[in-house]
Amino acid sequence: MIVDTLIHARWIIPVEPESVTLEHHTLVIDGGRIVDLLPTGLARQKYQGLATENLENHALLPGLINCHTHAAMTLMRGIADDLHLMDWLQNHIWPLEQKWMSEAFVRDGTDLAIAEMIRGGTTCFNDMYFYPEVTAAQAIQHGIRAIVGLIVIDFPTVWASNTAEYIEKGLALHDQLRHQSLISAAFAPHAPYTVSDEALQKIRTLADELELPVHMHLHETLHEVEEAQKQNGRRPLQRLHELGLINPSFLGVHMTQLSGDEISLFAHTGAHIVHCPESNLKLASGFCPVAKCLAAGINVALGTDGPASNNDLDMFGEMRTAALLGKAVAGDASAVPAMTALRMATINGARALGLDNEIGSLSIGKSADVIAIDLSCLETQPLYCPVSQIVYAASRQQVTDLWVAGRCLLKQRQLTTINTADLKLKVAEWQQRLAS
Ligand SMILES: CSC[C@H]1O[C@@H](n2cnc3c(O)ncnc32)[C@H](O)[C@@H]1O
Ligand SMILES: [Zn+2]
Repeated sequence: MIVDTLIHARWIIPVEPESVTLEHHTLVIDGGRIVDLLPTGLARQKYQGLATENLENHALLPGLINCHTHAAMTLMRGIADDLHLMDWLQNHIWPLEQKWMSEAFVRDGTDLAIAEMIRGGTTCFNDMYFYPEVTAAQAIQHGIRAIVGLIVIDFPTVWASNTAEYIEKGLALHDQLRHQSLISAAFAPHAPYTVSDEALQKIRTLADELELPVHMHLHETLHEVEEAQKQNGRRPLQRLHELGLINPSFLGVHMTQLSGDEISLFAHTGAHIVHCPESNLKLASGFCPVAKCLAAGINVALGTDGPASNNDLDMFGEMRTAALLGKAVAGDASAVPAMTALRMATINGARALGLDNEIGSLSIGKSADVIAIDLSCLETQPLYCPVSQIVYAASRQQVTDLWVAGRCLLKQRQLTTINTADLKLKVAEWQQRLAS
């Protein structure tokens, strides 16, 4: 039988079923989907690929899913380091955004982010930033999967001047994206301290009607929770729950402050947590009690946050940090094992975004969002367990090839849809402007 692509691989880690590592197997792709997964000997008898890859030193995995980004903030990477969240945001990042935000900023910053993400094994990102229509256009142009945030924030910006305009523009974008197979939208109210009850009520109604996820920073720091308690006598999570937002469509980003009751609330409502360990460490925001959340049955996904608070979009780094920090916070070396960290970066992300029928594992019928990692280099030898090497020892530079819906976006470490020389020139121009 003739199919689009055959990938013969030394190892295949499908993620579902959990803890399975297949050796000398072949992934069969046709029409952008995984149509078979079988021993290589059989695959050679049964299929002929229009394209064939022989990856003798590689592990194939589902593409990584970054569940919280501000992609275009790549252009501010390293511009304001070593600060606490509110100082960083109010005295550095927001003034820079006020001065420089434009469609061109988001276009070039997002291109840089997409190039970095593809080279690092990310096939899908869930974004929250200005000009989401530009983020969507760049993702479409470069072939990566994205969920763009229909942002709402209670102050005027160059993108919209009031809540009604944010929502109106967001709905228009959602409508425009209806026929896109790789791009969809989520509501993205910024945070409890920047969005009013009225706006959140409206968002909840629309999200229910349109069946869209709601993606929001929540309980990022102790300061956020204490200020809310002083101002309205409730913790932000309680306020959002009373507004009806905490449900299976809700992604709470950060969640470093969680009482036992709040963990139970998340577990019972089916809301998801997006853990961003490196941003939390760098901004000294606090620690999400990941092991307790997982034990309670909460779906915990992973995100990098923006590249101005991390300072990269490296999901390999994020998996490793999540595993290490999870153990330290739990005081238990068996907490957040390697396979759990890998699931957080794949199937848990897909579940949080409501896309687990489509992506998150190498399962027959799902979209062919796939990455290949070369495990033959010295740094990942000897190799007792591929999952251990991938989470604890490998780096993103070992990602050699990447496909989204069967389309190859990275071939032997070369981007197939982005001109890196042009991109570097544009980024250098932004550096000069922002530094001036
Ligand atoms: C409304 S667009 C998104 C908005 O969020 C800002 N931002 C980036 N990182 C964080 C963070 O960790 N917590 C809160 N807000 C953040 C970004 O600069 C944009 O203004
Ligand atoms: Zn963020």
